[in-house]
Amino acid sequence: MKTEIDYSVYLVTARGLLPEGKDYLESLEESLQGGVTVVQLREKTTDTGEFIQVAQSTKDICDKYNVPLLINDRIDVALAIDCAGVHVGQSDAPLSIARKLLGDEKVIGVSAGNIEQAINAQNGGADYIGIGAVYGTQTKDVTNKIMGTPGARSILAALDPQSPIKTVVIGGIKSENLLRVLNGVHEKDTKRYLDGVAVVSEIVSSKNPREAASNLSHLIKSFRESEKIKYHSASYDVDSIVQEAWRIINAIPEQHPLIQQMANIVTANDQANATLALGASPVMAAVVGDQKDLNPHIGALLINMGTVSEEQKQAMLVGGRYSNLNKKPLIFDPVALGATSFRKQTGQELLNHWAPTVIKGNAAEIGALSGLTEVATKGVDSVGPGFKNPVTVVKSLANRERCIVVMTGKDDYISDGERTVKISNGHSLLGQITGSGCVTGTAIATCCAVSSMTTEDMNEDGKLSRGDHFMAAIAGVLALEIAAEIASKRDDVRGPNTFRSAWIDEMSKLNEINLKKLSCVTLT
Ligand SMILES: Cc1ncc(COP(=O)(O)OP(=O)(O)O)c(N)n1
Ligand SMILES: Cc1ncsc1CCOP(=O)(O)O
Repeated sequence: MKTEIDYSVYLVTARGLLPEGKDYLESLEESLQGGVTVVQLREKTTDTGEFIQVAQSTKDICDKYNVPLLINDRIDVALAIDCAGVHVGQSDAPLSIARKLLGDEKVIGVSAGNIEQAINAQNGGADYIGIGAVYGTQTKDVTNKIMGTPGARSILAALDPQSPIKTVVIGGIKSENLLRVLNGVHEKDTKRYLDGVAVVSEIVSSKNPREAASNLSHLIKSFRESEKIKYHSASYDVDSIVQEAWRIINAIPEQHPLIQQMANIVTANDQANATLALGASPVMAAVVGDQKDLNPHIGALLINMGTVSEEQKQAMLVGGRYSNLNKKPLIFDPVALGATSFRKQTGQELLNHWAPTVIKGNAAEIGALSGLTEVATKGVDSVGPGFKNPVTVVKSLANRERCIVVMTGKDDYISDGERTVKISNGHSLLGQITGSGCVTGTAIATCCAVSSMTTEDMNEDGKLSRGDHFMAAIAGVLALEIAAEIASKRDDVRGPNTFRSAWIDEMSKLNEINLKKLSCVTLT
């Protein structure tokens, strides 16, 4: 019978990477105690005789813990010790030959660096594919083959949902980026989920392989748990949504979160003042050196690409990574993403490095991120009436990026991939001042911070950040648009500039009665 394999925590060995003084078999046994679920023996320069000896002693320990062993590349060694199977790469024995030699009862894994290789492995009867390299690694020279989580996700999406083939990712995976990997790679549309992650150095190079394996195992289990309960505790009707939005807005002054903003030079001042008006505290820190020290203290980070420079991009990469690491909500405003190829590349690079909690943009920006050309961009503005089917657009981007998507416009659409609402608040004067969209990003970041700080959701381990950020995004949009409606009616507002000041004033005076009376939310 073919061995059933749990691929969750897949250890690929490397005797050359053991810390000084650490014995190979001792390290292996500790990692099995920590929760490794499958082992691959990978020996690149060992002679056949020694290889068989090491394989046999590796198998003896794996058997003790009932964990299957696979052999990298060497079908003869796998046959010699009668282990569970092999892993072959693209330049090793072809899958058809490996199958002929090993028979149907052995497990065969194949490396896949692109969609074609993955589909060939699937159609050729591989049991699993090792997708990578996801990130850069010191363990092997993979410089030409780094695909990021979007590359791995596109491979998952291309597989036949009915195929029994299993999938793991490999390359640069550590406990500190594991949630980002799981979030970034899972392909909800195709109902195909990663079966596990394969690591070398995270476990092998650790002085405490038991703990390293146990950290990975714990994170994978809690991610899967949080997936199951994702949708959702809060009641889902318009009254409950507005009530929750008010709870979040009302809690801002009490929580007084620090909102870090990598803003643009045009609207930074309004963004900082809006943060204060809402009851939070702004910090506009956009250099690399600030990120590590600042990140543990912030409530949320807003990254706005409005006037992005090479230098600011580096800070965005680093700040976003720390936010994922420290589970801080990360709000991404891809300003004018479709306007130039530099911006498109920058946006893609940022999304390859970290996972946003919320993406907020106008129709042209959301369209450019989604690879759609239906709505054109003119500088930072969206041209025309928007998408024919905006709900589908926001929903599919939310599913693809596994985050909340806010598409602003005359009507705003907010989706978490399952739930989508339309908000029809705001005022035409918002279109006559610069930066109203950027300030909306500020309000969303502020509300996400509060949602994170006040959530009762205890299952935090498997999430990139705690809290219901769908509700927080709705709260942020409602706060700003209702403040704008109230401001527009004031006697002292005589045009865009007086409106701008009145708008910020009204953000500081929002109350429950107005929010409930004026909010115009529709479930779609
Ligand atoms: C699980 C898993 N995935 C991919 C690889 C890479 O295998 P390969 O392409 O054969 O490269 P080498 O390991 O031989 O350098 C793997 N080993 N395991
Ligand atoms: C064998 C292999 N194949 C692609 S990346 C890689 C090495 C992964 O090592 P690490 O987990 O230390 O980054």
